[in-house]
Amino acid sequence: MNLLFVASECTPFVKTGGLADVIGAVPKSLAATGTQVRVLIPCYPALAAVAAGGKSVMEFDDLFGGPARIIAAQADGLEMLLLEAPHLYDRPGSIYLGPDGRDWHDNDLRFAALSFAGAQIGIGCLGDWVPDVINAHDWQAGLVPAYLRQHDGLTPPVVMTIHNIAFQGVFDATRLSALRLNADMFTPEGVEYYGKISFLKAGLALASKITTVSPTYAAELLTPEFGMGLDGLLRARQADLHGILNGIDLDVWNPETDAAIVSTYSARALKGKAKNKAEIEARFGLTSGTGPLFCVVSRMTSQKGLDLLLECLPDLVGQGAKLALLGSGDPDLERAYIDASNSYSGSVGTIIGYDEDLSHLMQAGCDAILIPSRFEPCGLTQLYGLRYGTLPVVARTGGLADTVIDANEAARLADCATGFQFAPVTAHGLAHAISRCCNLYQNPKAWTATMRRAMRHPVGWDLSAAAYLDVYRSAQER
Ligand SMILES: Nc1ncnc2c1ncn2[C@@H]1O[C@H](COP(=O)(O)OP(=O)(O)O[C@H]2O[C@H](CO)[C@@H](O)[C@H](O)[C@H]2O)[C@@H](O)[C@H]1O
Repeated sequence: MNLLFVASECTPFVKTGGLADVIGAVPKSLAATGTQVRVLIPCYPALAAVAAGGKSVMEFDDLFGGPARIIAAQADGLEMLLLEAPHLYDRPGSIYLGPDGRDWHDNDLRFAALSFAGAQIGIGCLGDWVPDVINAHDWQAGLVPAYLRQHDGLTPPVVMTIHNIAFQGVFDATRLSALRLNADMFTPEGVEYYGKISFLKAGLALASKITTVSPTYAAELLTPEFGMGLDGLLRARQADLHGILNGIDLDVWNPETDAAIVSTYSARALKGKAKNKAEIEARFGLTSGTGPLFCVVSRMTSQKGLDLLLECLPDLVGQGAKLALLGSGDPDLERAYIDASNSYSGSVGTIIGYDEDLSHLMQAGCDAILIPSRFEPCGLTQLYGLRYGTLPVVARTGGLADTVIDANEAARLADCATGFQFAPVTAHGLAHAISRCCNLYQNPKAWTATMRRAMRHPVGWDLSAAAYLDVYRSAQER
């Protein structure tokens, strides 16, 4: 099967969050099933070197305001299709935000162009390679089925994947013609969304199948609380909605071989983990404590519940535990954690920024990872935590609920616990889970057994890749 992925980011080239990890990992797992995946993403400056080694395979005289072309290149085991459109993507800084910290003013055109190019490939404009199915990821690729709908000839089915429904790509209705959408697309069955245009809504309404990144999130999305305005549409399309759990790239995230960590280790030989811990303590200015060293590696937004953790810090520190936080986002939260590092000097350490290597070291060096998300479609950091024996302490929501086995009495008797879950998602609930984690830490034998179990828990892509393949096949049958 020929499969085209359309997405706005992809590891290891350009990443702001978990979407990139998934786009970089799934094609490799699908390759083992005989599926050829090509990944279409914008050619941001970070991809210039990859593009330089590639070959131009398609040209546009005017792609939403300027000339553009698609460059085919192989890099890091991936078949990339880079949409080179300097007027849209050749900009310094964030791929989504301008220097003022706000969305680029023309994000509608930038990602309409990505979707338009994806649709052009879908109708065979590359010539020798035509996708059997297109998998469009998140709102940035949401218009792919809209542009295909405007084409008269044969078109491939589209599978729309929701990584995070909070981002819906909503723009003013007056942008319709600038986005090259026909007037008859502006209907509740098309791109219209409460009087505006929503790219994600368009994708969900017009795709053959819809997937999201965990079974629990698939169920949550049908409720007003989690569906964020799209729950009605998703309920209507429930038969086509599939929750498929994310996996992780077991080669990139492997404590036995990870080049970004100080000392490698395995479930059998855990000794190396201590050296990584010492390095984290040094980097974050922490002293050794009697309790566990917790970490957070996260975008700092209200989704991630880090305001709840702030409330728990006196309790956490009072139990002899430590916290190392790496993240960036909401300026108020950033400031609050920097203040907390000063107030609890030696016990709480904060590094504001984005640092891929340090995120690996934190997974290797910490005892437990805190993920108090208010909603979490899947979450990847708890999966990295499992793989690195860094016990996840997670809110019972979305994919967090599907991937961590809570160390309650039953699970401990059955020897199957891999971490801690809490609900409701409140500061009180989180504090209780932190206490349970601190208690287990005081029992080294039980703690080590839980670590080893966590490290052996399957977190690869095998099962999920097969589930995606089933969805692609059923999309083809329609
Ligand atoms: N400051 C920092 N420095 C270095 N690395 C950092 C970092 N902050 C975050 N990261 C990394 O970014 C990724 C975050 O992925 P998540 O899946 O946890 O959340 P995200 O909300 O971005 O993804 C969305 O899409 C993914 C993919 O489907 C879903 O799992 C998730 O639930 C959904 O919200 C991880 O690889 C993490 O290590």
